Amino acid sequence: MKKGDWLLLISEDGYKHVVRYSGRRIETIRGFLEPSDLEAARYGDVLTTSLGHKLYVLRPTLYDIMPHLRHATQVIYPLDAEFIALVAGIGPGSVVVEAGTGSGHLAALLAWRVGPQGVVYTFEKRPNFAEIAWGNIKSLGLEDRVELAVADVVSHGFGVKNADAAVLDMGDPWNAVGAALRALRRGGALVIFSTTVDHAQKSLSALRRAGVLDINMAELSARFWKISEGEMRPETRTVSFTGFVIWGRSPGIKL
Ligand SMILES: C[S@@+](CC[C@H](N)C(=O)[O-])C[C@H]1O[C@@H](n2cnc3c(N)ncnc32)[C@H](O)[C@@H]1O
Repeated sequence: MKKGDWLLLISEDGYKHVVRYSGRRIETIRGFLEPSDLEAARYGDVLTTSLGHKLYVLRPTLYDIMPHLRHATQVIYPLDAEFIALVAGIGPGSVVVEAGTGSGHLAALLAWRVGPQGVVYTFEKRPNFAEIAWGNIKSLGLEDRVELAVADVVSHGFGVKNADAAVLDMGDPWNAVGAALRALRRGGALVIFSTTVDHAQKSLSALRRAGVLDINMAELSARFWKISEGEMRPETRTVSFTGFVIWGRSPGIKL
């Protein structure tokens, strides 16, 4: 392992600790792991802590890491983020525009999806949020496929043409629909994430006014289960609502 690597430390009885290796000793409730042991280890190895517990050192997935990134704003849940990527057809090589960057969680997932041949142009109007988002994106090694600009997309637009997808997760996305359509190629996907019914209605009206094709809306939820033997049941604490994903396809520039 080297400084900056993300680690998933996991025991056979289900204890889990996600951490970014800083070059210093890692403290867990199962004991310490010393830098000399960590630096000699590779993903897949099993290390013994100062208290004699065995911990597997695995490479965490983005899903494991996302809750451990910095939060400066409300952030997208991984389920919504993946669904957004799916309905927008975002995959290897896609060119995506996104606003607002917020804490960069959605930008990170989209960057992961577009791969090294794609690019995510993400826009955030508040410099302090942009700085935190950039730190998150860099901590994941995704900075080569993300262009982050501090700008207000309602007043300045995206300055990009022929994007494959535009994603809006911001307070007033209905005011950025024109800018998003100007950034998209004909047929490109426009996705809005709205957290209230009132905002969803305003977004839907803006999409209809702009002639967006094939408009859809969905809300997603996942019910996690406790799977201890002899005690199988849904988890009692759960996130029951995150927001509405609204999406459609650009008819080409009419505005
Ligand atoms: C809910 S957060 C986005 C969270 C982000 N999707 C994530 O997963 O980390 C909304 C962000 O949009 C930004 N924003 C709002 N209006 C904007 C605009 N007109 N242009 C650029 N950013 C904007 C806000 O400053 C805020 O950081």
